[in-house]
Amino acid sequence: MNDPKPEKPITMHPHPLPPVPEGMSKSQWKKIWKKKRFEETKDEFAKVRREKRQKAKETRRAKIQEYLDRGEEVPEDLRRKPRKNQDQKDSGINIILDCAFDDLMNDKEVVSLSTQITRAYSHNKRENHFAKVKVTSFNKRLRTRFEEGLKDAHHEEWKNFEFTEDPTLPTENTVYLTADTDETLERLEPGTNYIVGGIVDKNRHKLLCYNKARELGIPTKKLPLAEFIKLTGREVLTCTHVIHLMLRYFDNLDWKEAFETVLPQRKLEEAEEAAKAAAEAASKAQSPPAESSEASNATSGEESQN
Ligand SMILES: C[S@@+](CC[C@H](N)C(=O)[O-])C[C@H]1O[C@@H](n2cnc3c(N)ncnc32)[C@H](O)[C@@H]1O
Repeated sequence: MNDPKPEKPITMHPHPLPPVPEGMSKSQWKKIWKKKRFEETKDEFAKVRREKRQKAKETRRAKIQEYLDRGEEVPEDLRRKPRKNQDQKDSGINIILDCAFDDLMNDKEVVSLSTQITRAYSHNKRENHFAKVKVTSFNKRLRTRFEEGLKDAHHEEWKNFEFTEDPTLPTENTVYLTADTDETLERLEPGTNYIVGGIVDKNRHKLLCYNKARELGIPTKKLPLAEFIKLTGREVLTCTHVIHLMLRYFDNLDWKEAFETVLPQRKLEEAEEAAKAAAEAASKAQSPPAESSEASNATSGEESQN
C-alpha cells in the first residue's frame, strides 16, 4: 500500500508529446518521453523542494521565537524530536524487510518503497526503542534507486540497518506479518524475527506474503487493529507504518496507544465517529421503550440488522 498521506507532488508543467518515432508504439514513446522529461527537470524540482523546506523551517523558527519572546512554553507540535534519540533501548526484536517483489512493482512503486525504507530508518533512529533491521533481496531497481537517486543517504552506513542481496529468510522464531491472515499478533516478543513484506502494490497482489510464508512454513500474524480501533478503510498498512507501530509498541507494551499515536489522524477520526455511532445505537437499543410497542418493534428490527 502506498503511504496514506504522501507529500503533495510538485506537478510538472504540461508538455506536449512530440510525434511518435517510427516503429514505436505510442505507449512505449510516452514512457521514454516521460523519463527524459524527468531527467531534464529533476534538478529544477529538487531546487523547488529545497526552497519549500527552507521556507517551512523559517516559518517554524519564527513561530517558536514568538513563544519564547512572550516567555511562554513552546507547544509540543512545534518542538521537533531530535534526529537521533540518545536514550534508545534495544527492543530485542529483529525486523526483516523482505524485498523480493521488485518484479511486481512499477517504477513509481519502487521509488515509494525506497522512501518508506528511509522513513523506517528515521523512526528506528528516533523512537525510544530500536530494532535490528535487515533488508533482504536488496537488488534490482530498489538497489539502483539507493545507489543513484538516494546515494546521499549513505544507506550502507546506517546504524542497526543491514542491506543484503541474499533472499534467504529465517524460519526459526519467525513470524511473517500480513493483513491477510486470521491469526492476530497479540504481543511482540524479544528474540523473534518479524518479517514485513517489502512491497508497494495497493494490494493488487492479495495473499502474496501469506502464500510465501506458508510455502516457507513460517507462521503468519496480523496486527491487532480490529481489537483496538475501527478502521473504515483497508487494514493493509504501509511497511513504514508497520515498522513504526512495532517500535512504538515498546513504549508501554500497548498496541492501542501505538495505533493512536502513529496512524494518520484522518483514519482515527473516522474510527472514532464509527465507535460513537455504534455506542449510541447500542444505548438506544438498551433504553426502555418510551412510546408505543410499535416503536419498540422498530428498534428491535434495527438491532437485528446490525
Ligand atoms: C503494503 S503491504 C503489502 C501487501 C501485500 N499484498 C501482501 O501480500 O502483504 C506491506 C507489508 O506490511 C505488512 N502489513 C501491512 N498491513 C498489515 C497488517 N494489518 N498486519 C500485519 N502486517 C501488515 C505486511 O508485512 C505487508 O506485506
